[in-house]
Amino acid sequence: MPQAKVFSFASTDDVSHALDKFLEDASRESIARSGKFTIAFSGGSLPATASKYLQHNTKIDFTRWHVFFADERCVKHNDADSNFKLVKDELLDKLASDGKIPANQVHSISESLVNDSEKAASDYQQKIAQVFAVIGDDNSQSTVLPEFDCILLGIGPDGHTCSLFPGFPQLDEKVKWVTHIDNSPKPPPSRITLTLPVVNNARKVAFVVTGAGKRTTIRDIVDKRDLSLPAARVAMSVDPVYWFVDDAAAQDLDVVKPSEFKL
Ligand SMILES: O=C(O)[C@H](O)[C@@H](O)[C@H](O)[C@H](O)COP(=O)(O)O
Repeated sequence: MPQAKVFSFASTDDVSHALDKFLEDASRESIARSGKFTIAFSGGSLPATASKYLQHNTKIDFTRWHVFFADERCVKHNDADSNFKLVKDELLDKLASDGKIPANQVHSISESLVNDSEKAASDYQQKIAQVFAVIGDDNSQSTVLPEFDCILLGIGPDGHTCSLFPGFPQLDEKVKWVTHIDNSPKPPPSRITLTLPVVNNARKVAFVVTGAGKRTTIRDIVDKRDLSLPAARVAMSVDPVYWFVDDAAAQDLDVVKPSEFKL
């Protein structure tokens, strides 16, 4: 199983620049192959870091993009805690008008279900199934896992990713594509999240991590492969897991230097 491929850069700005190139290439390849690009965003600092150059990219056909959320808080879309709001503010609303992603290709949590995280999770799973066209003839859900073209992940200091936290049962979910949590150690407490089988079935996964606060966590994930940490359980069957990090976060790692940056 291919290992991690870590690209470390002097600044967050350089991380954003490299990620823009990575997503441009991934988008072009997916659109050529399938006519669309399916991408899932995490919340936290990731959308701002991912968007800085991406929002100005004129080589990407964003009208072919389908945007999902690797995890989402069970709050209304205009709530400050909403990852949908975060990605909308940081990226979607900043795209040039002729490159806007059609609203029906941005797949957010159903607002009517934010008070029932379990229903919100199964509803979101149906939304994913509709786009990945894995609904069976009898409208049953196929067991074929959706294959996202790209999933962008962050990590918490505790090694969580999406809303999969160390020692929590959601980490061991093997059947559901989307599950729920109501006691998240990271507020707010109620969330939905992609499960590991879906994350690990993606064509590409990229962690985006900056800041010295994550240096020991990244070392424990990438070098020590401490499987008690959810992010360490993200592993691809074909591509390596990509890490786009700044030097502050990667100072304890043996990393690929920018001069060698190529995909
Ligand atoms: O909705 C969320 O809270 C995120 O998806 C979460 O998994 C995030 O990616 C990490 O907590 C890192 O957050 P920072 O990048 O802000 O440290």
